[in-house]
Amino acid sequence: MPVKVSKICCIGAGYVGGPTCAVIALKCPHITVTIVDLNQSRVDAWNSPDFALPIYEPGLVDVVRQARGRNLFFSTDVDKGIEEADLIFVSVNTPTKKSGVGAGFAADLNYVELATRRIATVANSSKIVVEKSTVPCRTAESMRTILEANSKPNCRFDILSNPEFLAEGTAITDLFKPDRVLIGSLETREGVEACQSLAEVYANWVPQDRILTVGLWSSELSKLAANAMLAQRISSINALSAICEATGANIDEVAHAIGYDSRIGPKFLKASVGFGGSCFQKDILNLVYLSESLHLPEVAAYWRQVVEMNEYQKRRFSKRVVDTLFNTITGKRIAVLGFAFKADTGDTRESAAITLIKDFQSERAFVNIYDPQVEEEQIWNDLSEASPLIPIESIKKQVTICHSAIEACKNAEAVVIATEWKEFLEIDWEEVYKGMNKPAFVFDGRLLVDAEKLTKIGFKVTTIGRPSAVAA
Ligand SMILES: NC(=O)C1=CN([C@@H]2O[C@H](COP(=O)(O)OP(=O)(O)OC[C@H]3O[C@@H](n4cnc5c(N)ncnc54)[C@H](O)[C@@H]3O)[C@@H](O)[C@H]2O)C=CC1
Ligand SMILES: O=C(O)[C@H]1O[C@H](OP(=O)(O)OP(=O)(O)OC[C@H]2O[C@@H](n3ccc(=O)[nH]c3=O)[C@H](O)[C@@H]2O)[C@H](O)[C@@H](O)[C@@H]1O
Repeated sequence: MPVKVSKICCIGAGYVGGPTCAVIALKCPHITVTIVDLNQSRVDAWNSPDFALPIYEPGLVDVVRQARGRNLFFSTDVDKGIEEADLIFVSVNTPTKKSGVGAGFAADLNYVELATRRIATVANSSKIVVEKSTVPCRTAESMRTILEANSKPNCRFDILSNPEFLAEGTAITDLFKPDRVLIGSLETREGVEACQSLAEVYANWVPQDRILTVGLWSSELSKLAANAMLAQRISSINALSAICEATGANIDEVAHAIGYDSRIGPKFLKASVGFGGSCFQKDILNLVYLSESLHLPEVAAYWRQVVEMNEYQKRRFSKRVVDTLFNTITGKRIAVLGFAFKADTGDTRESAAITLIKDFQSERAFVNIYDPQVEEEQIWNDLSEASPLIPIESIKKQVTICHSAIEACKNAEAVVIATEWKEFLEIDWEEVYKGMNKPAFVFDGRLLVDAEKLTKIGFKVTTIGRPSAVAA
């Protein structure tokens, strides 16, 4: 008989564990959900009386407000969380390895392994262990080996894969109405029963036909594949944007035209300054590593190109700024609007803005940065991590963090739109124009602003996927 889940523990209170399990708690008031993390300050923020949560996500505060203290709890007591639960999500970080075998490509599974070992050590009763983190194919097998080698008598562990497909900025709506929930299990009787237990949890709000059950390895690989194919679409449209700039075609019109084909579809065809975020690059590199390990060099090269195109897009954009500003930005002030990797999040991991600013710094420009959500400290951390050889004091001489877009643009030579925040549409551009040095340039890396309107004001506008203002 499948276990009826009444207590869930989630290890990892990050961008995935926090929202995912908060929504489970909201939708399943009969289940007690405890989200545990080793990071005290993160847990404190989840528990903060004024709901100053550690991550910014539209709608999240409402969910936490309704469930916290009722059947949703945040704690640093990892062991207690594990002991009490009948189902445990492992939702820890799986960054790209920085050293050792596979450095720069393979996923660092150390956090997954440590969490798994903790479960094995602490558990005194049987558990369903669910891989929520994105992991390489067959990680569940390693988890099972660790758990079985360390389990106590009468303790059995069933491992499931249940990758998460939410996107930051829309996490809550994605979780409320997922395109699909994917659950992978072994095809043994116990595996299938564990799968039914988890499916029953989701069935509290997700229609049955959206809960897909597949084999463990298919589930793990599907997550990497979905991210790789999404990123591939962006690299494809970005590659086309370079052709548009050289020919006079307009990438928005091209995307619109090809997206009308129902086999292609209109989503994820927005040309940009390059994709960012903690996962696309990491997961593709992971797929590259997997392909190489399986002696499939052509497959590895195919996926690697998606990341290389993304790097090319960022470099190409920086170069276009320099070229347009009469081949030098030394000593010039550039306002960068947006620092997050996309709108509606405060997350900056792998944000294209970091690469652009680093490029501008190396050209010895002054940079003003404004982002409505990213904390000042985060920006300094990211910039200093991006240029480890430059002391932070030197970076601070070149970079200023501003508190509004208008302030950032004051006395600047050029404005670079790096994140598609809606508020940048509502800026008083006439006012911005007045405050800037002339000629005043705008570089729209997000196809956000109305180029015609800005041109009428007097700006020289350069947009991704359109020929340059100077050349036009
Ligand atoms: N960020 C996103 O939008 C998505 C991420 N994913 C995947 O989900 C996983 C988690 O990602 P994020 O939530 O973004 O990471 P994160 O870095 O925001 O959160 C991970 C948390 O796990 C905690 N942790 C690590 N080891 C621990 C341990 N042994 N015991 C207790 N806590 C521990 C860390 O302190 C951290 O707070 C990754 O594998 C990622 O690829 C999947 C879908 C979407
Ligand atoms: O595994 C993950 O972490 C998640 O990765 C992505 O979600 P996320 O990175 O949060 O955000 P996206 O909306 O996918 O955007 C990623 C990057 O691509 C860029 N993008 C997106 C769409 C587009 O048309 N053009 C474009 O440049 C965004 O600006 C952003 O920098 C996937 O969309 C999620 O399904 C997945 O769960």
